[in-house]
Amino acid sequence: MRTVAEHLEAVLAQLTPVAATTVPLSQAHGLVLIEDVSSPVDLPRFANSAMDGYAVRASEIAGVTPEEPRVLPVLGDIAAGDGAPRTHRDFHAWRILTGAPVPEGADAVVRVEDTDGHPREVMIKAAVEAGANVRPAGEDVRAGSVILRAGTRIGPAQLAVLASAGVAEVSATGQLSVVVLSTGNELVPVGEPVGPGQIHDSNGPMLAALVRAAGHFGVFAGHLPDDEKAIKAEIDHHLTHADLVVTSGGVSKGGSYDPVKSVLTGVGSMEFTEVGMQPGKPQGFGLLGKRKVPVFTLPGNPVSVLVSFEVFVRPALAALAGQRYEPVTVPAVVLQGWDSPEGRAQYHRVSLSRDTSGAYAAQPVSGPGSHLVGGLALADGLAVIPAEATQVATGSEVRVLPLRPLWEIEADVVAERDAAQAAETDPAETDAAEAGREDRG
Ligand SMILES: Nc1nc2c(c(=O)[nH]1)N[C@H]1C(S)=C(S)[C@@H](COP(=O)(O)OP(=O)(O)OC[C@H]3O[C@@H](n4cnc5c(N)ncnc54)[C@H](O)[C@@H]3O)O[C@H]1N2
Ligand code: MOO
Repeated sequence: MRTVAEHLEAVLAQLTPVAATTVPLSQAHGLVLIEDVSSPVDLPRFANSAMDGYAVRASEIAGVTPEEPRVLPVLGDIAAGDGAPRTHRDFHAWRILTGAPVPEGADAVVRVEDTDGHPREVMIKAAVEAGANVRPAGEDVRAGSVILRAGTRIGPAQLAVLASAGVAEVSATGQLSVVVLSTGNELVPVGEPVGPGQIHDSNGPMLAALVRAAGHFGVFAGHLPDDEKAIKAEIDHHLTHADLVVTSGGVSKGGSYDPVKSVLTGVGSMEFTEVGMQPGKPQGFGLLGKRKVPVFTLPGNPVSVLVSFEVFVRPALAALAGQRYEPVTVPAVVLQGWDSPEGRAQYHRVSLSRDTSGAYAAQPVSGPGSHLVGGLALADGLAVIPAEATQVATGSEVRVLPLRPLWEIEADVVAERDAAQAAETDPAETDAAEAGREDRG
């Protein structure tokens, strides 16, 4: 049996970033840069005013105070966007607006609040240092310097610097196109009636959503019966266009009842293996077809699917997009301990709250069964328990991999704490607080 780290390494060793495309900035949000981007220009592009006021030479108003002001003739107005060449004249001032170019020879701007605001002959009431309220050219970015490194995801701030530098298109990996397939004779799409022994397919919608939430293009291509030929044909079809294929079900020890494993064994670099983790033990991965498309065959149990996604598929998506992935976990104190299987890393569903010291506290929300999708939906995160542990003691500290954005977890934690405090000061609130807790299970 492989460890989680060994299996992840085996997967990542086979992955190379998908080919880059050149995209206009308007379509670049969310994509990942494939090469460093340098700025062709200084930022700011030119020395400009940080304030509405008067452009002056600082030495010409040295020692000026409200009691001993100095009056300077005003040469005119310079507004933002005004590109006409302007020059300072000794013992004069230009009225200047925020963002407007500072005239040649002026070295400071006096804020309008430190003057009488006169448009023709301004009374200056405060001295300033040379450079005051001037944003120098190249202060932020020097022409020719790298503004964004390869591997950076283009978010709002990255779009802002690219646009500021006038970079109109970038070379980036597109959103990855990920095809999700469910397998199993028992599956019926949600919305259709289930017969005896049948269940609704939940892995398909969940996996497609996990892919989309990771910033990619997840298509749920439907579910397949336990039929080797049909499964092979469907996977082959998607190898012509997908960047990644993820199946669920049919990979354990059921022989012909586990057709994904039987039909893909020995194909491409496909390898079926057991990984020391709970849930998620049976795993398959390999590159298939002429395009060497990576294919994950995840176990069918819904919790195993989600855990396998977090532990293997998410890092693989990052690698395909040219990024490295490191999971972020938060520390939490265990409110009620549980057992962990010997020799397998455990990913245990927990809800998070705050203990009296303000640290996160973790409470198991269901047993370890990998079919318990109700408990999964209530979990804030997965407590990650190392393979060597056989017990998680009450009061010990665990690391929790959040399953929801931390700010949403935080909002619930704070709302619960507020309700509990309100109940302490006003017993009439107790019912409301109890009801809130019941809502969250
Ligand atoms: N004799 C053994 N049996 C099993 C072992 C084992 O080591 N020896 N491992 C168990 C573990 S652990 C897991 S995990 C599962 C994995 O099985 P498969 O990948 O073959 O998955 P299936 O048998 O097809 O399904 C398992 C379970 O999940 C339900 N399922 C499947 N697909 C979906 C879907 N799209 N939506 C909702 N639920 C789904 C399916 O009905 C089964 O209940 O094997 C154990 N067995
Ligand atoms: O590995 Mo299975 O995923 O434990 O339920």
